[in-house]
Amino acid sequence: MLLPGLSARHAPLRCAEFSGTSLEQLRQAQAAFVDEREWSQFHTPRSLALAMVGEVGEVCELLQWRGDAGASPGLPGWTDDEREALADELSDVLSYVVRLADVTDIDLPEAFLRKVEKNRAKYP
Ligand SMILES: Nc1ccn([C@H]2C[C@H](O)[C@@H](COP(=O)(O)OP(=O)(O)OP(=O)(O)O)O2)c(=O)n1
Repeated sequence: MLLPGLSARHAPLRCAEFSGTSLEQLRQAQAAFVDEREWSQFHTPRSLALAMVGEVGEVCELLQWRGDAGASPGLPGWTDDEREALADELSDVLSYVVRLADVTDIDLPEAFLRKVEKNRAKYP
């Protein structure tokens, strides 16, 4: 399910900052996608964690062997298709992170900000 106002080709390939879409909107979109297919029976925490790691591997696959020069910040020299492929895989990782938080009743945005504060205390 696409969020209102978004078409499949609408997502910007480049951005100075993220759009204002919230993690709650992503949680709802992913939950609707899963419910429509009756897939929640498969979405156990363990299976979601394994799926998440698989998608992390797909992100790494797009970056491996390029060397730092072939994948420097901003990804200069990458084609739109290559950028889209990376965006797809990062989105798959995020979808499983969000879903894992959902099925384990973790308020992810709240937890994230709390963790940033812990990081600040640990690395003053
Ligand atoms: N049981 C499943 C299977 C898929 N998805 C969703 C979450 C991800 O966003 C996306 C992952 O789909 P694929 O497993 O088809 O992975 P890819 O899109 O990476 O395809 P491929 O591995 O063929 O490149 O679909 C899901 O929620 N639950």
